[in-house]
Amino acid sequence: MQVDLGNVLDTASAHGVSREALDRLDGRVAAAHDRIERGREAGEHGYESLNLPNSTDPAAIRDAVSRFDDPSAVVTVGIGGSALGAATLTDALESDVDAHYLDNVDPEAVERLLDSLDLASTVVNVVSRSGTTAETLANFLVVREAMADAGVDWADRTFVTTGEEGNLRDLADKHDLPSLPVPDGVPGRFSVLSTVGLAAAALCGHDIEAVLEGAAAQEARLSDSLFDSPAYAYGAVSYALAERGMHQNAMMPYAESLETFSEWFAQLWAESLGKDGLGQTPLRALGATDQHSQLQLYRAGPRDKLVTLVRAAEREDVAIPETDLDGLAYLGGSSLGDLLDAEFEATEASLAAADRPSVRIELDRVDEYGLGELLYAMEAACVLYGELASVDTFVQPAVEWGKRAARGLLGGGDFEEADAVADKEELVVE
Ligand SMILES: O=P(O)(O)OC[C@H]1O[C@](O)(CO)[C@@H](O)[C@@H]1O
Repeated sequence: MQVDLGNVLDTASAHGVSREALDRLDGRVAAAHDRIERGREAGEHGYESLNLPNSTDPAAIRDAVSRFDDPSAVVTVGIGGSALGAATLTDALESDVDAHYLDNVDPEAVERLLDSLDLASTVVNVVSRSGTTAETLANFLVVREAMADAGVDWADRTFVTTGEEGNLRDLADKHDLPSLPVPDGVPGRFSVLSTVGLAAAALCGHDIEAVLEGAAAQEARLSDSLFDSPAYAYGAVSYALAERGMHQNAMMPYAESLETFSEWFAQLWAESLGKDGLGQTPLRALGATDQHSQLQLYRAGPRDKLVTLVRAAEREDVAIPETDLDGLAYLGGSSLGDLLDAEFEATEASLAAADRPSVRIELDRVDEYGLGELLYAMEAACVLYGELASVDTFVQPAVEWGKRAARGLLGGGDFEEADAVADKEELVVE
C-alpha cells in the first residue's frame, strides 16, 4: 500500500501545503507518535486498538464459529462499529455464504431480509460491546421470534460478541450461547481487526489471518516521521488541510468492493474527530460513478474539501469489444479497468487543475491483506490526526443525548431529553 501526497502540495494546488510546512509538521508527528506508542505500551483505552494485529487471536475466532457447519447466510445484528467493520470485509470479498447486516430498525428492510433467508441454515451473530444498544437488542428480539416462527431453534444458530457485562452477556450466559469477547480498550469504530469485525469474515470463509498480516504490515510502518509511514502521511496531511479550511474529506474509492469501506471510514473519522467544534466531515463517494454527480461540487464548489482517491493496482478486468460504431471506436479493444484507471487519473488531474487537493491511496489488491493494510492505516491516521488536533479521539459523548431521548420516548426511563422532543418548534408547510 502507498500514499501519494503529490496533489496536496502547493506546487500542485494553490490551496495545498508547502513541503516546508509538512517538514515543520513532521516534528509534531514525532511527538504524537511518541504519545501513541506510550498509549499502546500501556494498553490505554483507544490506543489499545493499534495493538490488535498482534493481540487478536484468529484461532479463537475460528474455533467459536467452527460449530456452525456450512451456513447459507450469516446475519450480523449490530450497529455502527459493531457492524461496519465486518461489512467492509464481507462486502469487499467474494463468498458462497451470504453476509447480511441488520444495522438499522427500518421495519420494511428487516422484514424483507428475514423473508429472504432460509433461517434454518442462517447463523446469527449479535454484536454489541455495551449490550445495551436499543437497535441491536430490538432487532435481536425480532430475529429470534422469526426463527421460532420458522421452527428453528434460535439458540442453536446464534452466537454473541459482547463485553463482559450487559444484557447480551446475560443472555449468552442464560442460554449457554457461544460467545466471543469484545476486546477491552477498543472503541467500536476501531474494532474491525478484532472478534467484532473478523467473526463474520471467518464464517464466510475469508482469510482473517491475512487481514491481520496486512494490518501488521502497516503497524510496522508506524514511525516518528510522516514520510516513513503511509498511515501517518495520510493522517498528517488530512489534519494540515483541515487547518487550511478543508473541513470535508470525500472518501472516493474507485472500486465497488470498497463502497462499504467508505461508510466504515465515515464513522471512524466523524465519531473520532468531531469534537469541541472541530473535525473533518467525511463524505462517501464512489469512482467512477460520482464523477457524474458530486465531482461538480468537489471541483467548483466551496474550497473546503480534500478528496481521497483509492484504487487497487491489480484487479480482474473485462475487455471492451471492438466496435465499428461511430464515436465508440476509441473504447473498443480497451478494457473496463483501463477506462476506470483513466477516469481515476483524469479526476485527480481535474481536481489539481482547479486547485483542489487530493490524496492518492493505492493498494496492491482488494484482498484480505490489502484490506488489512487499508483499515489499519486509516485507524492509525485517525489516531494521529486526533493527537495533532488535541481532541479526545476515543470517546463519543455527543451521541448519548439522542439515545436518552429515544429511550424516554419509548418509556424506557425518565429522561429530560425526551421532554425536549415535545418542545419542538413547528412551521409546517403542506
Ligand atoms: O457495540 P455497541 O455498544 O452496541 O455500540 C454500537 C455503536 O454505538 C456507538 O456506541 C455510538 O452510539 C458507537 O460508538 C458504536 O460503534
